[in-house]
Amino acid sequence: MVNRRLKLLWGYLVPHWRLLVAGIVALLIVNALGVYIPLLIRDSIDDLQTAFSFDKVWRYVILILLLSSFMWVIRMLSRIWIFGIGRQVEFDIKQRIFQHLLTLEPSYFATHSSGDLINRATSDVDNIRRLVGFAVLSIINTIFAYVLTLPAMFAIHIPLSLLAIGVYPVMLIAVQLFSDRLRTQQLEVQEELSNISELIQEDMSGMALIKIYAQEENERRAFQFLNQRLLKANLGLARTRTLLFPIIESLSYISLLILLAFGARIITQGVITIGDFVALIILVERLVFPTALLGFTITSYQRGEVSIDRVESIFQVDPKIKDYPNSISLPVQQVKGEVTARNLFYTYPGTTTPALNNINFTIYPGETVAIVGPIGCGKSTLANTIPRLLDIQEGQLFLDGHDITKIRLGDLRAAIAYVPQDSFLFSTTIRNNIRYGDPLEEQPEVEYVAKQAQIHPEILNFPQQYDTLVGERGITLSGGQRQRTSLARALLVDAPVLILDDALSSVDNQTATLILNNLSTEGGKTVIFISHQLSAAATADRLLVMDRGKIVQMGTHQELIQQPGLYQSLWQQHQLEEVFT
Ligand SMILES: Nc1ncnc2c1ncn2[C@@H]1O[C@H](COP(=O)(O)OP(=O)(O)OP(=O)(O)O)[C@@H](O)[C@H]1O
Repeated sequence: MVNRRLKLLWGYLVPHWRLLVAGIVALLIVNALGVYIPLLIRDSIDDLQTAFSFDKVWRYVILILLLSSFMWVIRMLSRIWIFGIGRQVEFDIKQRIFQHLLTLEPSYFATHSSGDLINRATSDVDNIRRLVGFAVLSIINTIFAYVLTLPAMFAIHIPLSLLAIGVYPVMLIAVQLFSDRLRTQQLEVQEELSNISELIQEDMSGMALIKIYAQEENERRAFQFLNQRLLKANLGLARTRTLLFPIIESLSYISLLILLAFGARIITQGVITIGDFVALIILVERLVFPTALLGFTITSYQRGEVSIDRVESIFQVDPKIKDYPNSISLPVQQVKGEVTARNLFYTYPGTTTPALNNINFTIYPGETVAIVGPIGCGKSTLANTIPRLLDIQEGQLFLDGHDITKIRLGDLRAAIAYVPQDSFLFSTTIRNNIRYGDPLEEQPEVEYVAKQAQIHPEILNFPQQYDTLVGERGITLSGGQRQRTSLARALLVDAPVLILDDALSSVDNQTATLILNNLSTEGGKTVIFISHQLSAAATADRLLVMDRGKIVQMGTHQELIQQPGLYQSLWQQHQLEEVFT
C-alpha cells in the first residue's frame, strides 16, 4: 500500500524532474553554506583572538555577508522551484480529474455527490500539492541539514553535540502531536464553515418559505447554534497554534542552556576554542527549523496519503459507456433517422424490477412519435437509452439498422439532439446557450431556431436581447422560457433524430402544439417526444403508450381512442380536465 502510494507520488513528480533536480541542488548548496558560514565565524573568532585588526574584521564581515546573501538567494530559488512542482502537480491532477469526469456517464454523477467530487478536486488535490511541495522540500532539506551539520558538530566535540541535540527528538514528537491536533481542529473549522454556508445558502433560497411559515426565529436560533460551534472550533485552533511555537522555542533554549552549561567547562579545560563554541551554538540552532518542519511533514504526509487514495479512486472508475474496439463510423449526413428497439430491457443498477421490459418498436425516418403513459412508467428511461446515456446491452437498439452500441459514440450523439426534462442552462448569454452544440454558428441561424422554438419575440424583449446573461448574475428565465431556449439549442445542431423528454411541460398547450407541428412539417426529422400533455401528443403521427416499463399500446390517436385500454382512459380523463379548467 505504502509502496503503491510512493509510486504514485513519484509518478506525479517525474514529469517535473528538471525542477526537482534544480531544487535538490539548490538545497544542497544552501545547507553546505549553512554549515560553512558558522565554521567561517569560528575561524574568524579564533583568528581575531590571536591577531586582531579592523582590516581583518571587515574582510570577514564582507565575506560572511556575501555568502549569507548568496545563500538567501539560493534558498529562495529552492523554494520557488520545489513549491513550483507542487503547483504544477496540482494543475496536472486537476486537469486529469476534469478530463476523466467528462468521460463518465450521467449515472455516475447521480450516485456521487457533487460536493464530494468538488472536495476531492480541491481540498484533496491541495493536500497532494502540499505533500509534493512542502513535504519534498522539508524531507530533502532535513536530510541535507543533518547529514552536513552533524559531522561538522562532531568534528568540534562529539559528547557536547549529542547533549545539545538530545532534546530534538522531544521537539519532533511535540510538533507531531500538535500538528495532529491542528489537523483535526482545522477539519472541524472547515466542517463548521461548510455547515454554516449550507444553512445561509438554503435560507437565502427558501426565504419566501421562511416568511410564509413565520420561521425567522427558529432559523435565527439554528444559525446562532452553528455560529457558536464555529466560534468554538476557531478558538480551539487558535489556542493550539499559540501553544505550539513557544514550546518549540523553549526546547531550543533548553538545548542552548545545555551547551552553555557544559560548553563553558570544556572551554576552560582548553578542549575547544571560543570560536568552536560559537560555531556549535549556530550549528545546533540550524537544526531547530528542519526538525520542527519534519514533524509537520509527517502529518502532511499522512494527510496527503488519504488524499492520494481519494483522488486516485476517481481515476479507477472506468467509463461504462464508451466506444467498443471495433465501433463503426456513421457520419451524420448519412443518418436517415430510423430507430428500432428489439427486446429492449433495462434495469437500473441496485434495483431488481426492469424499468424497460421487453420493448419493441420501429420509428421510421421523418416520423413524429409521442410516448405517453403514467408517471414512472419508463418514458425518460427509454429516451435516455437512445443516445446511450444509459449502459444498455448490445443487440437491443438500432439506428438505421446499426446496433447503437457499435456506433462510435461521437457519431451516435451527433445524430441525436436531446432535450432533457430538466432544461439546464449555463451561466452565459442566451446566444451562447443556444449555440452550445456549435459555438461558431452565426446570429441568423441562432435566430432561426429561436423562432422555431417560439422564443425569439421574448428574447427581443430582454435587456440585452441575445446578449442577455442567464442565471447567477443574469436574468432568471421562466420555466417555459428555459424549456424553449433548450429546445432552440437542440434544433441548432440539426440532428436527424430529435428527442424531447417532457421538454415542453411548462409551455402552454397551444404553443407546444404549434412547436410540434412546425417540427413535424419541417426538415424531415424523426421526432420522439415524451409528453403528459395529451392534446399535444395527439398531433403526433403515432403514439407509444407505456405502462410499468412495457409498451402496452401503439397506434395513431384516432386508432387508440377507439380501442378500450390505457390510452382511452387517459384521454377521457384529459378531456374531463379540459372541461373543468
Ligand atoms: N437512476 C435511477 N435509479 C434507479 N431507479 C430509477 C432511476 N431513474 C428512474 N428510476 C426508476 O425507473 C422507473 C422509470 O422512471 P422514468 O424516469 O423512466 O419514468 P417516467 O415515465 O419518465 O416518469 P415521469 O413521467 O415522472 O417523468 C421509475 O420507477 C423510477 O423510479
